[in-house]
Amino acid sequence: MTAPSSERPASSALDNEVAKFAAMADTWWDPDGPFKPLHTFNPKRLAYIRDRAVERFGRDMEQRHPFAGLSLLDIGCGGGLLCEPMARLGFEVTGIDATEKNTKIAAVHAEQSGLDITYRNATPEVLVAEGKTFDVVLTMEVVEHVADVDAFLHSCGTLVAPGGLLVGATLNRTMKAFALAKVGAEYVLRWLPKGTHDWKKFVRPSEFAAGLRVGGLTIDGMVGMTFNPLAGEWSLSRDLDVNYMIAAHKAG
Ligand SMILES: C[S@@+](CC[C@H](N)C(=O)[O-])C[C@H]1O[C@@H](n2cnc3c(N)ncnc32)[C@H](O)[C@@H]1O
Ligand SMILES: [Mg+2]
Repeated sequence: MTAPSSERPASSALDNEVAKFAAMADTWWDPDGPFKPLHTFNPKRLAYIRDRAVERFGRDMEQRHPFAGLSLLDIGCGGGLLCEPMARLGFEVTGIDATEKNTKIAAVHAEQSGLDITYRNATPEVLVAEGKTFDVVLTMEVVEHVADVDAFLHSCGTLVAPGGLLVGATLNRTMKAFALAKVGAEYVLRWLPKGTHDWKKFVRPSEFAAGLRVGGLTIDGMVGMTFNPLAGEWSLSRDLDVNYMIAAHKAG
C-alpha cells in the first residue's frame, strides 16, 4: 500500500536517514541485532517514562492498566519497542515514523502481540498540521537523526496537550560520546552498524531543553543513562555526557 503524499516524510526527515533505517528494519525485534542497544536499555527508559507519567497524572501502578484513558504519541517509533510496552500499561498509543518500512513492521508485530496500536508513516509536522495533541509524547533516540533539531522539537512540543508530558532521549555532543557511542559502539563493540550515527548531529542537553521551551514546554529534569561494561548493565545516573533523557510538561 502506498501512503498518501501528505504522510510522506516532510522537512524533518532526511532521505539518507530513512534509507539507513529501512535497510535495518527487519531486525527491529532481534535483541542481538543492530538495535541491541535499544533492547538492552529498554527496561531502564521504560521505568523512567512510567515514573514521570505517574508523577504527572497521579495514576496507581497497582492497577492492571494504570494509564487507561490517556493518549500517547511515540515520534520516530521504529519497530515499536516503546509503543508495545506503553500499550500494555493502558495508554492509547499512536506510533509515527518517517520510514514506511518501520511502521509496517511495527504494525505486524503489534498484531502478533495482540495489541491495538495505530501506526502511521508520518513526521510530527504532519500531525501538527492536523491539529492533533496527546497526553504523552515520546521522542527517544530520534532527534540526532532529523534535518532541523529546533523545528523538530517545536513540532514535538506543539503535539503535547495542555497538562501533558514529553519524554525525550538522545546522545550528547561531547568527546566522551564520540569515544563511547560512535567509535566504541560502532567500531569496537560492533553493537551498531558503522555509520549509524553522525556525531555532529548529537544534541546537547541545553539545546534539547531550549528547543522544547520554544515548543511551549517547561523542563522537569534530565537523567543520564550510563553503561557499565564490567557489569554489562545500564543504570540511570547524573552523568549526561553520553546517553541522556529529558522530561518536560505543558502547563495545564
Ligand atoms: C534510533 S531509531 C529509534 C526508534 C525508537 N524511538 C526507539 O527508541 O526504540 C530512530 C527512528 O527515527 C526515525 N526518524 C528519523 N527522522 C524522523 C522524523 N523526522 N520524523 C519521524 N521519524 C523519524 C527513523 O526512521 C528511526 O526509526
Ligand atoms: Mg540514534
